[in-house]
Amino acid sequence: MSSVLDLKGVTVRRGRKNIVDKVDWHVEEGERWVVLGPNGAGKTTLLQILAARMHPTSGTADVLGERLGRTDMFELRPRIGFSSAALADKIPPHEVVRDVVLTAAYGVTGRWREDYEEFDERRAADLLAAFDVAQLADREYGTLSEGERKRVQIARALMTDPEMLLLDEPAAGLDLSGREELVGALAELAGDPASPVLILVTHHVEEIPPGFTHLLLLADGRVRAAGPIEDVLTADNLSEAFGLPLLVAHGGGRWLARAARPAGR
Ligand SMILES: Nc1ncnc2c1ncn2[C@@H]1O[C@H](COP(=O)(O)OP(=O)(O)OP(=O)(O)O)[C@@H](O)[C@H]1O
Repeated sequence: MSSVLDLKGVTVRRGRKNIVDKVDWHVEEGERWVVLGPNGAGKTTLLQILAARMHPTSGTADVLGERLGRTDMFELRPRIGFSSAALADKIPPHEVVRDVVLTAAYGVTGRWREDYEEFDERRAADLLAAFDVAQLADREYGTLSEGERKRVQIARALMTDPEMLLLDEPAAGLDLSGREELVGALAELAGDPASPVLILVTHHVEEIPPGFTHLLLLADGRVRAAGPIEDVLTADNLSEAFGLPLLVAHGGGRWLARAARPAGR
């Protein structure tokens, strides 16, 4: 197995604060990671480094075998699928859903040429089907529900057949059925050996899909624990990271967390 990510002492300094602080992290092919931590832990900043959109202030980051700072970021980016709220905001609301996915093959939003390869057309259709949104292919993106949009965004992120897929809070803003549909789609993706390495950022253990294998727990820019999910996702680790006593339960491939004592007691 070859290394997909190798971070050593990765630090991002903003002002007088290390918002990512000496992060060591190693990811191998085939692994499915969750990055979990409270608000402001540094998750989104860390993901910007993995997505080859930011350099560390210090430390070394090898992404897909390329050392950031010594490689052309523009050549590296197409090998990385990335879905985030900030990228989703750039999708034109009048874009037809099929084109939202298809245009990712050319690294653009907004259809700008008429002659797409048949191969690309087929891949876009397959991805829409895989995320159960094939029936929406002719609709304008802006008319979709939030849950449908999230699934289209992930299909778009997979369009270039990336070696690594980064998902920044994909379930944020979804209602219960939207969340559960998304968790189901991500569980299928996690279970498919042909899928790229998956890295999913979340605040909520309830959003971790079955099939995710590893967890990096981040708080205040620092790694509190990292490794196989069953070893790391303990009440002690979670309580320390979130700064309150928590109970953790696990069943049916899913996780639950709640305060050990009701509020106010
Ligand atoms: N450019 C910047 N300058 C100064 N501080 C920054 C900058 N970018 C982020 N921060 C701060 O760094 C910390 C980590 O931010 P980041 O968005 O990475 O955290 P997060 O774990 O993704 O948070 P959330 O879960 O709330 O989205 C926050 O306190 C944020 O205010």
